[in-house]
Amino acid sequence: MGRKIAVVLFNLGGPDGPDSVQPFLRNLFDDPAIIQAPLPIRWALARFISKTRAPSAKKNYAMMGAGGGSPLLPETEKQAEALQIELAASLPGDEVRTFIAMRYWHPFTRDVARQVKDWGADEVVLLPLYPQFSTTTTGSSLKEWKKHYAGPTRTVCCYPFEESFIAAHVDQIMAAFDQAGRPENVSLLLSAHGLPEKIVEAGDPYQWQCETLVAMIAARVPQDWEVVGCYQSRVGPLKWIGPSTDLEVERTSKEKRNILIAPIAFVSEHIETLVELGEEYKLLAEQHGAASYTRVEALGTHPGFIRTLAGETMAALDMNDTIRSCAGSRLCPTGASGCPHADVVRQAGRAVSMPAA
Ligand SMILES: C=CC1=C(C)c2cc3[nH]c(cc4nc(cc5[nH]c(cc1n2)c(C)c5CCC(=O)O)C(CCC(=O)O)=C4C)c(C)c3C=C
Ligand SMILES: [Fe+2]
Ligand SMILES: [Fe+2]
Repeated sequence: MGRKIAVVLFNLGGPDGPDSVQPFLRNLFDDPAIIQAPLPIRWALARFISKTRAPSAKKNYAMMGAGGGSPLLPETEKQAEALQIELAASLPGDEVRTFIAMRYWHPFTRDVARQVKDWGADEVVLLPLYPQFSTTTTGSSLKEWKKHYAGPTRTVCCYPFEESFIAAHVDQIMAAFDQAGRPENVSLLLSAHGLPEKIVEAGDPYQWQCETLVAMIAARVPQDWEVVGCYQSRVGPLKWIGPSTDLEVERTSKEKRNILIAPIAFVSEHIETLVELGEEYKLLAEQHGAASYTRVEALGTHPGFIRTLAGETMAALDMNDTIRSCAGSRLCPTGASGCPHADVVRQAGRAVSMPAA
């Protein structure tokens, strides 16, 4: 008899309407992975920040035509469905079901943990929809899962350098280049969500994984393009990693370049791609005289990306260990040494700096 395999997709979650914006933000800022303050202070900060941020956030959510909420869940549902079909074809003797576990809004991780248990899964694969590992995203979801699910699991840490993942990015970028009329003088801005510097200093592998991915993509696009990795969506008073996407948009616009801008840490469309990259930075580019500005779509259900997710799931099911590691980083949840991606990283092409493990 075949196995019952649950594949749990982790993502951040987004409000499902205007009334959920503030409580969603409160859940986010109440996470110790996001605000490292002791409980009564963090709780008070979360209440205060969510209240003050909600009005402007609501306006941004209203711009996406999703009833004042985020399209993140419906977009993630499409990915979950495509992955389930792909895995069912690869594992014909087994029963595979994908679940979506969001960190800060419905479907909450705790409720999904209960559903997986009630379904009676024989195997549980935890698969983050974050290609790079960060304590603020995958780390936080893993902690939350472990609070609510006691059984054995197999965990995918991250997949920032997988061949099919990189190829899918290059494919989306070249499609946007065609759409822009294949201009000269291209600046390709590869934009990831930023992080406070102190989180990286504490050992978070996110930044070097983003930067290595940038080098790997740069090696595969036309060599006369300028390719820049940059970070968006800064929140709060702390110093964040850079360069910041808005300053790079400004600089390349003043140089009258044709800008292609692609998200590399978000794998579906939501507020940070549709509003920030699609509207805010576009306006900035126009104001500063860019020759053109073209947004590259997030990977969504790109067949190459779904193959990446299926490949990670299959590899996790095949391994003897319980965690499929990116390793090579102090904060890898495995604590394992030796990065299975090391060779790929070395072959990346353009200059790549590897951090000390
Ligand atoms: C305050 C600090 C934040 C850190 C650090 C952070 C890291 C981080 N986030 C994503 C992916 C997503 N973030 C989303 C929304 C979102 N994130 C923050 C704050 C931090 N994120 C806020 C305040 C919000 C809410 C939107 C806003 O008010 O600006 C989302 C969901 C988007 C949606 O449509 O709802 C995603 C996805 C990554 C990958 C990351 C670090 C690696
Ligand atoms: Fe975020
Ligand atoms: Fe890892």
